[in-house]
Parts: sequence; C-alpha cells; structure tokens
Amino acid sequence: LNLTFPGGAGLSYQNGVLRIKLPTGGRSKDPKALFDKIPPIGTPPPTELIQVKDTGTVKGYGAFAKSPLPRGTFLGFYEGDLVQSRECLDRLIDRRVKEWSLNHDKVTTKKESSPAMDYVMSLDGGMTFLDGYARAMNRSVFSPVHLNHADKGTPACNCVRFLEQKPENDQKDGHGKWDSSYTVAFFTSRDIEENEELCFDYGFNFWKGREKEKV
Ligand SMILES: C[S@@+](CC[C@H](N)C(=O)[O-])C[C@H]1O[C@@H](n2cnc3c(N)ncnc32)[C@H](O)[C@@H]1O
Repeated sequence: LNLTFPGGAGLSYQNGVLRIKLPTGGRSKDPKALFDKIPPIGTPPPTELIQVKDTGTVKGYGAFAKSPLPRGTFLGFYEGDLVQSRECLDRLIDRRVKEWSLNHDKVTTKKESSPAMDYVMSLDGGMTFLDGYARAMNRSVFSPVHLNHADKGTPACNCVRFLEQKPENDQKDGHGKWDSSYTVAFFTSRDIEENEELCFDYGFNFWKGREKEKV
C-alpha cells in the first residue's frame, strides 16, 4: 500500500510497518520554514564550518562551530549505512561488540558497554536504521553523526533534525548508502556563537535504560 494525499501527506504499509506522513502544512510554522529549506538529497555537510574535537566530558568528541552560524544553517544529512531490519541490526551490533571487546581488554557481550550502538539512528520507529559508526570514526571531517545530545528546551540544544522522505527517483544502489526512502536533515535551530558546541535532542528512546549516562 502506498497512498499520497494533497499537501504532502501520505500513508504506506510495507513489511508490517504502517507509515504516516503528515501534511507539510501540519507542522508548526517555525520548524516548517526550516523543513522547506532541506536541500537536494546528497548535499554534503558544510565541513569547513564545523570542527570535531574532544569535549573534555563524558560525551567524548563533539562538533563545534568554527565561526558564528546563523539560525537555519544546513548541517548535512545523517551519513550512515542503511540497515533494513531489526534482525540485521542485532547481528551487526553483536559482531561489533565482539570486535570491540577484543581490542579493548574489556570482555563484554552487553551492547551498552561499548560504542556499538552510539551512531544508530532509527528512521521509522524500529524497522530501518542508519548506522553511522564507520563514518563517525573519521573525526577529521565533520558529519552530523558527530553531534552530541542536549535536552530540547535547554540552551545547549541548538540544532534540529527533520525526517524527509526521499523521492523515488532519487534512490541509488551501491553499498547501502543513501538507499533508504527516508533521510534525516540537520539545521541549526538558533544563532550559534563561534566555538559553541552543536547539539540536538536524540529523543527519549535513545536514552532508554541508560538515562544516568546523559549529561
Ligand atoms: C552519535 S554519538 C555522538 C558523538 C560521540 N560523542 C563521539 O565521540 O563520537 C552518541 C554518543 O555520544 C555520547 N553522548 C552524546 N551526547 C551525550 C550527552 N548529552 N551526555 C552523555 N553522553 C553523550 C554517548 O556516548 C552517545 O552514545
């Protein structure tokens, strides 16, 4: 099932997942202005504007503005490998946890004890995912995978993300990259000062069971 309605709304049912796309006009006025600024899929992040460096906190590395950035600056699409089922994700994470344990003198089978899941973004509530782990390991060039979390409504939360459905003719084959019907675009949500860290709200699900780690 795949239905589209006037105003950008849609309804689809595939592999047991019902997806509802709200009409663009159903969003609140302010975020919609940014949503409408999403550039063509594949537009790279503005890597010259942002530096990845150690935050000096438990957060690890983070992304920092090299110069002031106005509200509404496009920060890129989430870059990662597409994982098309929960089972594939579980297998991938198990393998990564084992590899990580071998390299870290810390034998664990718990995915929470390693960074294996740190860069996994759910695209539709648990069916397909983008795994940015490999991209995140390159810290010399910024990608949205390097953005840390800050709670929505706090001054530290200065970026937003939008889930965007890709047009069908935009699908590319290859190595699982940019092959999803969904993609996630990032923007600054307010004016940012030089050297300020860029953060967005990961959402409740990301921190489920690990709330105490969050700063
Ligand atoms: C997508 S990565 C962000 C980049 C990461 N800090 C790095 O060094 O590559 C997500 C991980 O960063 C850490 N992190 C991000 N925001 C945090 C926060 N507010 N408090 C604690 N840890 C955070 C957590 O380990 C989380 O699993």
